[in-house]
Amino acid sequence: MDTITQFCPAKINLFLAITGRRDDGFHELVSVVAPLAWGDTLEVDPAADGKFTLDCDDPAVPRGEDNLILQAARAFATASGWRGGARFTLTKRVPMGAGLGGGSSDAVGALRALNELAGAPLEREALAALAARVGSDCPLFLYDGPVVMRGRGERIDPLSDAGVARLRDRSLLVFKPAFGIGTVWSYQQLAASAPGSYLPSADAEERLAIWQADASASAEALGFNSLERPAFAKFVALPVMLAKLQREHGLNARMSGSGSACFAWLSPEADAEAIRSTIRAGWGDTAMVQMTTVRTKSAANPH
Ligand SMILES: C[C@](O)(CO)[C@H](O)COP(=O)(O)OP(=O)(O)OC[C@H]1O[C@@H](n2ccc(N)nc2=O)[C@H](O)[C@@H]1O
Ligand SMILES: Nc1ncnc2c1ncn2[C@@H]1O[C@H](COP(=O)(O)OP(=O)(O)OP(=O)(O)O)[C@@H](O)[C@H]1O
Repeated sequence: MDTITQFCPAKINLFLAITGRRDDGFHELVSVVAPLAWGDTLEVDPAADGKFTLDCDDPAVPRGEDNLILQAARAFATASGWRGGARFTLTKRVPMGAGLGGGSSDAVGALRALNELAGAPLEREALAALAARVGSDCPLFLYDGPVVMRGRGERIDPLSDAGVARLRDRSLLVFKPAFGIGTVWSYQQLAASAPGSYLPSADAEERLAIWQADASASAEALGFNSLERPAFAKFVALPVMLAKLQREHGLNARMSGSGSACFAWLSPEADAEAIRSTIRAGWGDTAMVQMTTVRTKSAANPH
C-alpha cells in the first residue's frame, strides 16, 4: 500500500470559557475552536514487522512512547484488534507548548491513517471515543472545520454556518514567543483561584448564543479566554505585546488555549510586515510569526 499523508492542522480557541472543575480533576469548558490551514504533515507507511516507529525532523519532539502519535497507535491497535505496524514520519511546524493543539492533531492524523490502513474497522463514533481517550483536544480534529467544543473536549458540534461565514477567508496572524506554557500548569493556576476564575456555563452559553444570533458580529467580537488571566500574570511579555499591538496597529489580539501562542485577525488593509516587525522587536527573532486562515467547511455538510 502507498504512503498515506495526513495534514495535521493547528487550532486556535476563538472563545474559551472554563466553567468549572469535575470530580476527575478535568475542567468543563465551552469553546469555539477552529482548525487552521497551517499545520504538521504526517506520513504513514505500513510496516511488515508489526511495529510502530516514529521519525521527526524536529529533535525537540519526544520520539518515544510519550509521543501522542505512538500513544494513539497503541490505543488504535487495542480498540480495533488490528495487528499491523506503521512507520510514522512527522514534519513538525506547529510549536509545542503553544496552545495550538499540535500534538493532539498529530495523534488524530495517526488515528485516521491507521483506520484507513486497517480497512476502516472503526466507525466515526468509535474513532471519536478513542480520540477523546488520547487527549481532550483530540476529538475536535476529527472535524474539518470550526466547532463548538464542550465537556472536557469530547462533545463536539459543528459551528453554525453563520458563525463559519464570519471566519471564512479572513487573514489570521498566529504568533508565539520563544517560551511555551504547560497546559497542566495553566489549569492548576485556574483551580487555585476557583471559583472566581471560572465563567458560569450559563454565562458562557449566553455569550456564545448572542454572538451566533448577531448577524453583524465579527470574529473579533467572540474573543474570550479564561486561561489568559493566569498566563498574563506570570508571563508579562504576553499582555505587554498585546497592548502594543492594540496601540500601534489597532489589533484585538488574544491568546489561544493555554498559550503561549496568540492570534489576531487582520483586515485587508493591515500592514502585516509592520506587525511582524513589532512582534520581532518585542519578542526577538526567535518569535514565531505565521500568516494563515481558518479551515472552513459548511456546518450543513461537516463530514
Ligand atoms: C487548553 C486546551 O487546549 C483548550 O482547547 C485544552 O483544554 C487542553 O487539552 P489537552 O492539551 O488535550 O489536554 P489533556 O492532554 O487531555 O490534559 C492535560 C491536562 O490538562 C488539564 N485539563 C485538560 C483539559 C480539560 N478540559 N481540563 C483539564 O483540567 C488536566 O490537568 C490534564 O491532566
Ligand atoms: N506529536 C507530538 N508533537 C508535539 N508534542 C508532543 C507530541 N506528542 C507528545 N508531545 C508532548 O506534548 C507536549 C504538548 O505539546 P502540544 O504540541 O500538544 O502543545 P500544546 O500547545 O500544549 O497543546 P494544547 O493546545 O493541546 O494545549 C509537548 O511538550 C510534548 O512533550
